[in-house]
Amino acid sequence: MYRALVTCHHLQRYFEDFRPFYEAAGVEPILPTIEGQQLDAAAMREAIVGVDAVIAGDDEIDASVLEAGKSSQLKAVIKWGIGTDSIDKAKAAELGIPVYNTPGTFANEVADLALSLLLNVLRQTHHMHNSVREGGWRKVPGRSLAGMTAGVIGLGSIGQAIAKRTVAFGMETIGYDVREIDQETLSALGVMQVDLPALFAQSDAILVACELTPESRHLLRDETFAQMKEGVYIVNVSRGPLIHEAALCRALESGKVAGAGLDVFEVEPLPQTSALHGFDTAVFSTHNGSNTIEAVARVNAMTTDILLHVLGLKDLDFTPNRVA
Ligand SMILES: NC(=O)c1ccc[n+]([C@@H]2O[C@H](COP(=O)([O-])OP(=O)(O)OC[C@H]3O[C@@H](n4cnc5c(N)ncnc54)[C@H](O)[C@@H]3O)[C@@H](O)[C@H]2O)c1
Ligand SMILES: O=C(O)[C@H](O)COP(=O)(O)O
Repeated sequence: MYRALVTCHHLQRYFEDFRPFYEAAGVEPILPTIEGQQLDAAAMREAIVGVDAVIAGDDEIDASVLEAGKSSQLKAVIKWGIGTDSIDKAKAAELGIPVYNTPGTFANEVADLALSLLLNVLRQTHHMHNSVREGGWRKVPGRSLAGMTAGVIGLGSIGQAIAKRTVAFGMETIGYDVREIDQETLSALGVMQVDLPALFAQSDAILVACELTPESRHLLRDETFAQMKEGVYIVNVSRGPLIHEAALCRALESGKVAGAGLDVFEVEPLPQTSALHGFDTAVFSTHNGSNTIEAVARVNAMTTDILLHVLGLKDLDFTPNRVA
């Protein structure tokens, strides 16, 4: 009998739909209680002992967790989703523990949320909503998207899905990525790839969609906000630490940044003490880009399939993406 640890909150929520597949394959699921939707390294170190594989969310899988898994019976880590910044991939490779993720599986959904945040920030719909709820009828002046320049940072699957949408909304769209995107892809999207200083100088709205790495940490900070247009709008659907939040607060305070739509934060859940709460031109969501019924069902099935495959219990008609 194999044992599978499921810490991903999406799969936990719908686990009863999947339990028969685990039972039929002879896999005992372990479902620890998730507080705050992710486990820290100490909780992971404890949970990982005696399991053959894990389907993880954004839980902290550092070297100590992988060591604990390796000295027990851990055979694979499967990340439900895309970003693997919370997994020590170098350590996993050193220990010979394969790490898989599910790239591209919900790029459209995350891009939808990015545009929803941008539209909410530009039209300040939260203020109108609150006003109606309070019996008022407040008319809030907004800004027009069409004619603005959108700058997309990170032209991977989410960045490209965002660019499709900003182009469709009539925004001139430019993008930056550390890798060169082929001309055919850029032409099909209607996007010009530029360097970072050009993106900062030209964009009316900057949408952050790149991977979090040591190099991209605090990509938006005092020094780079200074290079942006006065009154720029910022949207982040990637990872909180890409933006230095204290610097963003300074830029919101000075008016350099006219509004921000944030799905992700340096600390999640966003603490009540965060200075970000002081800005009513900021709109927040709850690290929730992938959370549609359709996307969650799709990725729950896919990660379960990968799990059964790595345990040698199921053939797949696709090649799982291995990142370490
Ligand atoms: N908010 C959410 O719910 C949610 C959901 C899924 C993914 N994400 C985050 O979004 C990120 C992007 O997802 P994706 O599917 O587009 O991944 P992807 O791997 O397809 O694309 C990431 C892109 O970032 C680029 N990149 C890496 N370092 C960079 C840098 N320093 N500057 C500019 N570009 C850089 C890569 O070259 C790549 O093109 C993930 O890494 C994850 O952290 C968030
Ligand atoms: O990198 C990812 O895929 C997302 O951050 C997943 O986030 P979620 O588990 O909250 O959907």
